[in-house]
Amino acid sequence: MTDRPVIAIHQLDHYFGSGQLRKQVLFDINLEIAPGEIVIMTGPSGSGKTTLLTLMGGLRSAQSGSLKILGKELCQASQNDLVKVRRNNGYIFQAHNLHGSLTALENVQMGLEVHGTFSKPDRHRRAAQMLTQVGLEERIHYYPGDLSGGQKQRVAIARALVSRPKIVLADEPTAALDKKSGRDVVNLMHDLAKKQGCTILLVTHDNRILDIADRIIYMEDGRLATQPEAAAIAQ
Ligand SMILES: Nc1ncnc2c1ncn2[C@@H]1O[C@H](COP(=O)(O)OP(=O)(O)OP(=O)(O)O)[C@@H](O)[C@H]1O
Repeated sequence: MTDRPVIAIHQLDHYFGSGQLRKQVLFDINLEIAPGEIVIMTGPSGSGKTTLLTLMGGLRSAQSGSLKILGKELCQASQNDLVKVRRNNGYIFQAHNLHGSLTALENVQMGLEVHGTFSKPDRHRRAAQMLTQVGLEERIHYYPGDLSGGQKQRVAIARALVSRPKIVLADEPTAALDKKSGRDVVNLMHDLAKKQGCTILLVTHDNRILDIADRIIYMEDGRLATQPEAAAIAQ
């Protein structure tokens, strides 16, 4: 493994809208994240956290500055390149993004289908193994509607990690969970990520989970605070 950052952002600005309605929401973002690092991004509502996360995930186009994911420049990248980046990352959002008409096993298999490189039996085996790792071996054939919030989020974690992505982006993964389920879910993410050597960037308002981070960064009014300021805020 090299120490080259998996995420390298320099002088990134971002705007929404055009003409008179054009509004800058990110200002001069500079951030490097090393392989295997777990970084939590926190900050007030509307400060730009989700915008930055979606830019890193290739879910929207970066406009100005430099944003490199695994060495690939996403600023001004083609739609094709953005699609490739999306496939290579794992995503965990609030609990409700599972397909309700698919079982837990089928939902997790979808995390492999986009890659197109695994045979059907292989997808089945890997998805079942991953669900076992998140403690759901008894419930692989359950539909999301028959699972608790914490169990659904564990399915989402299994789906994000089953393809062993180098980067996992998580937006408020504990928002819909009670204290114990939220803690279980982040511990699980932490342990699996460390085992797989993957990098996690997690956006949260949940102060109870800050301790799983190797580093905490703080966003306010579209700007990232430096590390000492962020550490003071988190205490
Ligand atoms: N698609 C969009 N079009 C126009 N403005 C947007 C869009 N998405 C977000 N914004 C604006 O950009 C700013 C940053 O929003 P963003 O969702 O990134 O903040 P956030 O820190 O993630 O907030 P929260 O913690 O509430 O999710 C806000 O002022 C928001 O209103």
